Amino acid sequence: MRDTFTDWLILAALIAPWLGLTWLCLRKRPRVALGGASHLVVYASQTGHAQEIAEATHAAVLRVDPEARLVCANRLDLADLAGADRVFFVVATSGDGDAPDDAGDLDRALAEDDVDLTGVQVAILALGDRRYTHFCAFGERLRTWCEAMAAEVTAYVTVDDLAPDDLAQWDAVLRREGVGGMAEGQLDSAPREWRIDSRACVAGPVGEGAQTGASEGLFRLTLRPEDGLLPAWGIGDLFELHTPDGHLRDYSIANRCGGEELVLFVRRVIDKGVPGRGSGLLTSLPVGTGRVRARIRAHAGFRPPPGTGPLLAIGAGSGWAGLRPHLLEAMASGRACWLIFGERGEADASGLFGEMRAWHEEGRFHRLDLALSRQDGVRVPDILAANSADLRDFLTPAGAVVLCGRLAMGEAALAVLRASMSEDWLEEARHSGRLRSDLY
Ligand SMILES: Cc1cc2nc3c(=O)[nH]c(=O)nc-3n(C[C@H](O)[C@H](O)[C@H](O)COP(=O)(O)O)c2cc1C
Repeated sequence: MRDTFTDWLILAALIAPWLGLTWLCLRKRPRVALGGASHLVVYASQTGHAQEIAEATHAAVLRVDPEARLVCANRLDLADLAGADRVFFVVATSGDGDAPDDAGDLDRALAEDDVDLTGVQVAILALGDRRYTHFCAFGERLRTWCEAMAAEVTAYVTVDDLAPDDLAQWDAVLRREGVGGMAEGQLDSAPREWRIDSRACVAGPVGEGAQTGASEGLFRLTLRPEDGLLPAWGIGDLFELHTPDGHLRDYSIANRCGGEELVLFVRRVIDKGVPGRGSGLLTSLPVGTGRVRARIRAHAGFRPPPGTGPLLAIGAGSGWAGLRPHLLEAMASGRACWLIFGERGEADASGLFGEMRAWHEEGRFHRLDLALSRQDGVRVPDILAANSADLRDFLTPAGAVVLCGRLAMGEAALAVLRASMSEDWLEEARHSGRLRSDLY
């Protein structure tokens, strides 16, 4: 006679495979053929290129899956990722090998979370620039994680400084994967011809240096489209210059839409005696007849912070271009504005400071602090550090921050802000869009 224990063993042996099979079926929806599969396109973008390419990728994927979803990395639910059949990631690297601001949560998840991606096909387009030490570091972290989570990584394409040949590889991946190439015309309007109407050196070398163009200087330019029609743009948007040798260079548009012209502030960059590809062109072409090809590119990550609370604007040098339309908008809507701004010295930057001082004297600023690094040895982070109590009074509870300029200045400023306001405040402000930065 069999004992009860043996009965249980036999029963368990019979049930176990059935339970296992059921679990497998429930855990993942069965994979379906192309056309019925579920697709996700996920982007992580600091200055908008990855988002734009993801939108074009999404437009292509929609042709095979009308339900395909386009998601910003921070809004990506890992359960959705595990439940998808195919995922297309388009991710930039920012900072010093960091994830863009809109992908901080995903980057943390890569470090901390496990999710079973068995059966999920993943293609990754990583945008970066080989001039940075950690080329496509975020894309690389994403790939490593996907592989560790057992996803099938079907393609990993890196793009150096938006090189057209690299982007063509992504197009080839999409065709190979059966979703077709990126929709023609999806990457927004073609560039048009712009005429340089005026140019003045507002900071940096004056006199001989600026005239011969042998050394740096910050220039204010006004431009108009050759066809006379000024296109619309939003605050934070970029003027994307297409150089004759096929490179793209972004410049913050420094005025609000609606006037007669488009304003840029361009630092003339000289590297080993060679003027920068874009800045060299903009600062040397003849005024009145000089023409460049460019288009306006949306920069969703640097739109005005929501709300009506006070606005702290922090920047230095050419960062003025990014801050200026934010301040114009904030002053027009009655927000209290505090500007903390850095340049080398007073003597050679009067053209730049004139406007800031005038706004302050007219009572349109709550406060203006200038950090003159070569003249007084004071930098932007020093001003922030010396005023932490005032910062807390100004920014609590509903204040917002816009930050624009070189990466090193921006990171140092953020570190002081973090110490003054707390890590939680900074994280919450970033999440809610009350902290916006455009660093380069
Ligand atoms: C402030 C800044 C930091 C960057 N850091 C890196 C980096 O560490 N590694 C890299 O490969 N590319 C880096 N890049 C280059 C960007 O990844 C590249 O320009 C990309 O096309 C930007 O895409 P996005 O417009 O979607 O943000 C950096 C760009 C900027 C402006």
